[in-house]
Amino acid sequence: MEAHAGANQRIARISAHLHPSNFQEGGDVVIDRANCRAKGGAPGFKVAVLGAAGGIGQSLSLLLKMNPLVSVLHLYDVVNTPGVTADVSHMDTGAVVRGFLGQPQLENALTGMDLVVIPAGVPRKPGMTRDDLFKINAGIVRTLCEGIAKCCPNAIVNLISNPVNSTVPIAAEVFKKAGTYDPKRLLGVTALDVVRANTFVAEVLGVDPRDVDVPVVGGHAGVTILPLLSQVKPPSSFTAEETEYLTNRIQNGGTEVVEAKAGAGSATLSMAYAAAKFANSCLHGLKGEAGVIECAYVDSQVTELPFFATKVRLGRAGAEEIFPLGPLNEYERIGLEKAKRELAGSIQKGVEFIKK
Ligand SMILES: NC(=O)c1ccc[n+]([C@@H]2O[C@H](COP(=O)([O-])OP(=O)(O)OC[C@H]3O[C@@H](n4cnc5c(N)ncnc54)[C@H](O)[C@@H]3O)[C@@H](O)[C@H]2O)c1
Ligand SMILES: O=C(O)C[C@H](O)C(=O)O
Repeated sequence: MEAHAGANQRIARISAHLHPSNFQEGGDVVIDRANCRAKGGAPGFKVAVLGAAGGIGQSLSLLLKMNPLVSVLHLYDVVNTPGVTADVSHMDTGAVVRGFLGQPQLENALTGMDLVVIPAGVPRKPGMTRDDLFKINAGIVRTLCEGIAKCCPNAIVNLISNPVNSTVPIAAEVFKKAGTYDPKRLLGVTALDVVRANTFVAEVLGVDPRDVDVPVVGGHAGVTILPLLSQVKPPSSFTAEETEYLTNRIQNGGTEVVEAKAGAGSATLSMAYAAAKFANSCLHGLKGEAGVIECAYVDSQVTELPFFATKVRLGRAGAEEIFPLGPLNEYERIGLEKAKRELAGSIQKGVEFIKK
């Protein structure tokens, strides 16, 4: 009888916590930890998605809920997290899902996280550059990073919000101001450029994209996206026309999607896939696995610029090793100079946004 009453109370508590009214701004944490399956210390990492109700955020949350390395998944947004959380939480996979709505719940969303993935912010419409998003997204990234500095300063941060070339320097300045900056733990997500490059190169070569590896360096906008086709694995040669076609298509992959969506946003599904793949690599690195290599936009000394995307080795501390560019051909050397010129301005803009 008593056991029955206890079970009923447990069920009542869980139901109450899942009710949308519990997500209102200023509300408490929505799930009582005492009722949480993770209380016994289920093995795995605690991951937060900031911007979880958005186009990227929803699919990314779904993919992270399927990742066996994730034991707790926190979904934060300024709108619509109750619905997304209820929906994702019904998946019969291991991660416990908790939802957080609005700025007053940001700290609870972040506390104790090992990895924070940020796809929060506005996307492009046709005719816009990524830099046109700076005005709105810079402030969003600043606020979220202030929360990270306060609540989970040791978390690895995967920053997706555009313009990545500027938002990563913004995040670095926020962390420096807070005294929590560890360059190894801040990673700008350029994984979609690699995903696209692998796909487009595989199409040209007539092979399976899963067998192709294209390093993409520089940054994440237009000419700053520099695919190193001379370093493609398996080793392949391309005609001048193929090199021109592939470089243009990879550099303009985002615009291709923005135009096809005709005002309804930018890449969300392929981005969620790329972000989930990248987050998975970060978690494997956190586990201490050897040989986890990805391209990412990081604090770097590979060039004279303070931030640059190259291959990095992911480990317990984040980006533990940053690989040099390797030998470039003439076409790539010219591309590198163009990329650096544009990147320098974008980095400066991000740094000044916080320093001013
Ligand atoms: N790095 C990349 O390769 C890459 C690829 C695709 C998109 N993006 C960028 O990712 C961002 C998100 O794109 P999307 O298509 O998901 O946009 P979206 O509008 O569908 O979703 C963004 C979400 O962010 C939320 N949000 C806004 N302000 C917030 C705040 N202060 N705190 C928390 N959440 C907040 C919104 O409510 C929304 O749910 C854009 O800036 C886009 O340009 C980057
Ligand atoms: O192109 C965009 O605006 C979104 C993103 O950066 C992308 O590359 O798809």
